Amino acid sequence: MIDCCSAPGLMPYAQAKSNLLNKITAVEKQEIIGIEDCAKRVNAAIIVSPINVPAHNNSAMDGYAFNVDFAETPAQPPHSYQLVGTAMAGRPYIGELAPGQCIRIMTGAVVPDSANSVEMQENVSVNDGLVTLNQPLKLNNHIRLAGEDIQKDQQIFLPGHQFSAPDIGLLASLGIDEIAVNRKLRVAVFSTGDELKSAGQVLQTGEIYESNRHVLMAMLNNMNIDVLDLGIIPDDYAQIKQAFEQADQQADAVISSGGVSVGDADYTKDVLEELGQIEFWKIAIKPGKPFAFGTLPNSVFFGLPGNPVSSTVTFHLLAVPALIKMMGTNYTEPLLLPATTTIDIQKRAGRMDFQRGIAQINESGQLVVEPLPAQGSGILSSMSKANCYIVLAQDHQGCVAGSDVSIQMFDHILRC
Ligand SMILES: Nc1nc2c(c(=O)[nH]1)N[C@H]1C(S)=C(S)[C@@H](COP(=O)(O)OP(=O)(O)OC[C@H]3O[C@@H](n4cnc5c(N)ncnc54)[C@H](O)[C@@H]3O)O[C@H]1N2
Ligand code: MOO
Repeated sequence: MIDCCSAPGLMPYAQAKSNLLNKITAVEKQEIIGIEDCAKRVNAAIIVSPINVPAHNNSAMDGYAFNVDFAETPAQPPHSYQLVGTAMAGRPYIGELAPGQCIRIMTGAVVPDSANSVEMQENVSVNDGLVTLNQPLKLNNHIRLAGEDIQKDQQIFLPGHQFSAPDIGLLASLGIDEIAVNRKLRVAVFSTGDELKSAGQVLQTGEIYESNRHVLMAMLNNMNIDVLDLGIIPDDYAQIKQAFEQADQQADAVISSGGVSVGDADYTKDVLEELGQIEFWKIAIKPGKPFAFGTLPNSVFFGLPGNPVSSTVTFHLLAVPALIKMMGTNYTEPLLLPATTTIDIQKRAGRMDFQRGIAQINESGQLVVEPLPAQGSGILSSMSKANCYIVLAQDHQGCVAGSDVSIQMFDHILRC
């Protein structure tokens, strides 16, 4: 009997990913954009802070700001201070506090240089223009010091940083409204297969509705990449070649699904070989074995297998790291989390397996994962129900319920 899952001839995943990343270079062009558009974009210049944050000493509480003479104030309270004014956020107190004086102050209001402690209003009593405390004041209590978060001229973001939503807030808080970023990636996507039809078309026997392209485009949109949708291409050498040529002229990367195996209508590799170069084909992963990677005159090419789960898995495992590097940001491995499987896991040695699972925290607070019962590479519903991969090493031979396994959350792979 032939062992269809044995590793010979298949490249280990780590080697495939490293070979692929070695062929990838970052886009070179840059553009200036408003910060409202910079989520997931990659920074192209060193950004330094034009100001201190906070800009002034300010109060962390609604209460009173005191000028305490710590050398003179008796050790034991009560202590009373003369109330001489008010500071509101955006409306500072103009004047100087003498020792023994205080002002009413609101959260965010400037603490005058002549005040050295703030107390919240719940801890004081106010009578006849006197503010009395029953506990000693501490130096700089409840005062947010100028520059304690960020100092003027401090480097905030380096080139290669990918902006998150809080980063946009940080830029706004520094008064920065435009930044230089790497230009967006453009990725062309097409699916191959005579059997593939679009929604709205009536299916004849043997035909199916095409789905891979939709999954891929959604994931690319999620990564803030511009997509060139080249649609469904029939299993016809000339038409596939034409799609390749158009994609290569217009995009940084080309992603196709289907036609990378050994069937009579699997033309993808042949076209890639004619127009460019196959860097490698076939990897020791399950699903996704027939993945092909190559280079075209102007772009790089990812040939994903047609099975819907294989197409998504190979996008996650091989296209995402490459696209992240092309954007000009550092690729870091998605976190591998330790979890306990709730049921037995079936696996044969030979390929690294990325089984679909549902991870959750159980009643005991433990991270557990349940592999979905249908692990076939055509079962797209398993991918839709799952929230993680159970990552099983090439030589893993299955394990029983209660065993420790490693998982990778989908959200973390796409970094969103
Ligand atoms: N003799 C062998 N046959 C196969 C092997 C092998 O090693 N030897 N490998 C198998 C594995 S593993 C995979 S994965 C598939 C991949 O084949 P292709 O990339 O050539 O994909 P297709 O044959 O075109 O399609 C496979 C399957 O997926 C459906 N499909 C294709 N495209 C789409 C799409 N865009 N949306 C939804 N579904 C799609 C297609 O109808 C087929 O059912 O090869 C095995 N065979
Ligand atoms: O490796 Mo294939 O991708 O089993 O379906």
